Amino acid sequence: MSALLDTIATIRREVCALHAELTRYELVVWTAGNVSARVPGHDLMVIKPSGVSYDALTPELMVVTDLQGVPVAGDGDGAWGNPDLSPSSDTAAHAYVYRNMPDVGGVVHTHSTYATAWAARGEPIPCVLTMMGDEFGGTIPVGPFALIGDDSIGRGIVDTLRASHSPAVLMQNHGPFTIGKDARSAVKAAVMCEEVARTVHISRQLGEPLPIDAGQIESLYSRYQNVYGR
Ligand SMILES: O=C(CO)[C@@H](O)[C@H](O)COP(=O)(O)O
Repeated sequence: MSALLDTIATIRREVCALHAELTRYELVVWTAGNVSARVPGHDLMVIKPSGVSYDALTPELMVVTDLQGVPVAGDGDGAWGNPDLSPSSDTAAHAYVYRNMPDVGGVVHTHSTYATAWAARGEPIPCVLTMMGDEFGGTIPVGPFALIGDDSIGRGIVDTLRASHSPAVLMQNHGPFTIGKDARSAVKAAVMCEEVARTVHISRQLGEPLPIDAGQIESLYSRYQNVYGR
C-alpha cells in the first residue's frame, strides 16, 4: 500500500505541475482545461479538481478517481487527495479513454483558441507542415459533437483516435483533447496542436497551403517517433 501511496503522491505532483504548462503556453483561460494521468498498474487516475484557479492548484488538491471517474477515498487519512473537491467536469471523458485505450497514460483537454476555432467549423487540420507529420502523422481529425455528462465525449475521442496516428482530436464545437503515453506527452500534443492550428490558419490567409505527400508524411512520422531525441 505504501508503494501505491508514493506513486500517487508523485503523480499528483506531476499532474499539478503540468497544469502550469497549460497557462505557460496560453492554452487555457480561467479554469477551462485539464490534465490527467493514469496510475500505472491500477484502475486509478489523477486529475485536477473542477473550478479551481490554476494558480491555486497544489499537488494535495489533485483528485484520485477510479476509471469510472468516481473519486476514491483511499485509506481515509487523506493521502489520496481531498475528498471535499469534485474532479474536473471532464473526468468521465478522461476515464473512458483510459478504460478503452490501455496504452494511454495521459489525457489533456483545452479550449486553446486556434484549435477550437477549427473545431467550431468542424474542419480537420490538413497535414501541410513537417511539424504535423512529425507529431501527428497526418491530419488532426474532428470528433463528433457530444455533450458533457456521460460517455459521449470519451466515445467520440476513442473512436476518432483509434482510426488515426494523431494524438489530438478536435471535438466538434468544443475543443481539442490529446493523449500520450504519459501526461507530459499529452501536454506536448496539446501545445503542438495549438501551434499548428495557428500556423495553418495563418497560411490559409495567404492562399492554399501545399499538401505533403502521404509517403513523406509517413517518413516524417517514423523518424520523429523512433529516432528524434533518442
Ligand atoms: O468544456 C468544459 C465545460 O464546457 C470543461 O472543459 C470545463 O471548462 C473544465 O473545467 P474543470 O471542471 O476542469 O475546472
